[in-house]
Amino acid sequence: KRKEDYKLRELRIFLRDICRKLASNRRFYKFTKPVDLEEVTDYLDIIKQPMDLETMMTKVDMHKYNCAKEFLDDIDLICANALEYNPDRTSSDKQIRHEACSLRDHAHALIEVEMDSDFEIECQDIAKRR
Ligand SMILES: COC(=O)N1C[C@@H]2C[C@@H]3O[C@]2(Cc2nccnc23)C1
Repeated sequence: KRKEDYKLRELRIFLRDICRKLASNRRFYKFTKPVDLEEVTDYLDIIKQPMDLETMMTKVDMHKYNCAKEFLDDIDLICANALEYNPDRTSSDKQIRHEACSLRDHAHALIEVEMDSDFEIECQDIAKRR
């Protein structure tokens, strides 16, 4: 085990906790599981890269994230997808857009507060090398 492997294990433990907190917030319920493609039959015609919090938790376990920025890129993808698929002036579209923006801002704020900035810089250097 190299020194940087211990750093990445610490990152995984941190990201699982962030993911758990987001997924347990009832405001973000719509983003906890993949959109049901049998119910929403045109989803993949519009959204080319679906993402959700359960998939992100699996990606943590699969060592897919080498720094918090890569994790936040997937959070931003969840948000962008919701804004793109739900663009209308209807109250339901407005509500899911508001929830998506809230998820994005909450995730960034949570990581900002809980993450040591030097640790993220070290992780981003590891990410560049891989
Ligand atoms: C992240 O979630 C979403 O972007 N959506 C869009 C879909 C449209 C609407 O709400 C969603 C699920 C759904 N299922 C059945 C019928 N209509 C809907 C959730």
